[in-house]
Amino acid sequence: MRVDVSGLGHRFGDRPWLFRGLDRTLHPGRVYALTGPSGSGKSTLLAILAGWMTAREGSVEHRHVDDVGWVFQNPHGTPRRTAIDHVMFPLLAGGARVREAEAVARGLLERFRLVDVADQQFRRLSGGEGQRLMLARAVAAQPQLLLVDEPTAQLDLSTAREVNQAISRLASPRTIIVVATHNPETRDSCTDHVDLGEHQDATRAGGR
Ligand SMILES: Nc1ncnc2c1ncn2[C@@H]1O[C@H](COP(=O)(O)OP(=O)(O)OP(=O)(O)O)[C@@H](O)[C@H]1O
Repeated sequence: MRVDVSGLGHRFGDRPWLFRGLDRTLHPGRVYALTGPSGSGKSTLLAILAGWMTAREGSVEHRHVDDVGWVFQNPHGTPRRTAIDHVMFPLLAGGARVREAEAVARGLLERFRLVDVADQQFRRLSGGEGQRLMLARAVAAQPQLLLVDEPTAQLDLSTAREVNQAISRLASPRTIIVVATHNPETRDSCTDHVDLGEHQDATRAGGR
């Protein structure tokens, strides 16, 4: 399983190229920080990796990657459901029995330091807890490709730090993970780095 990105470039209409010449193979077990200045095309690249958009040049080949999960900037949960319910749902949907799902969900809550709020309703969680819960739920769903868009954008410094610690525990052997971020600490919590800033320079050098 892998994603092969080759010669990838994108621009909207006849606006300047956002990035060009991006070559990379993405592997499971790794967490790729996707960085670059605001407007450099990080969210656009996530959409291209997901298959939602087609790049103007180059290719993205999904090799044995069929399902894609997302974690967005703002945590979205069911207000009156408990934290553990959120993590159990994808496991139950995948065919696990209740007891098994609960055991796996508790393990994930431990990994993301959420055991103390396992039985708390989603609406009572703090912003950082909610975001860590979204990461735990995404891991429970075991997508082959997991795309995380600016997970600390809405958070204050200390809450962002908690989420970054969760990012450093995100790697999963069966999932390729890409995290778009502005935050240098989030970048440092990942195992690998793709810098779109470098591919803007190539754009300027390469012209249109
Ligand atoms: N559908 C679209 N049509 C035209 N322009 C677009 C479209 N979507 C995004 N853009 C522009 O493309 C550029 C890159 O946007 P994108 O959201 O991918 O950047 P980003 O690196 O994720 O930015 P930020 O870090 O600020 O979130 C921006 O200038 C944006 O306005």
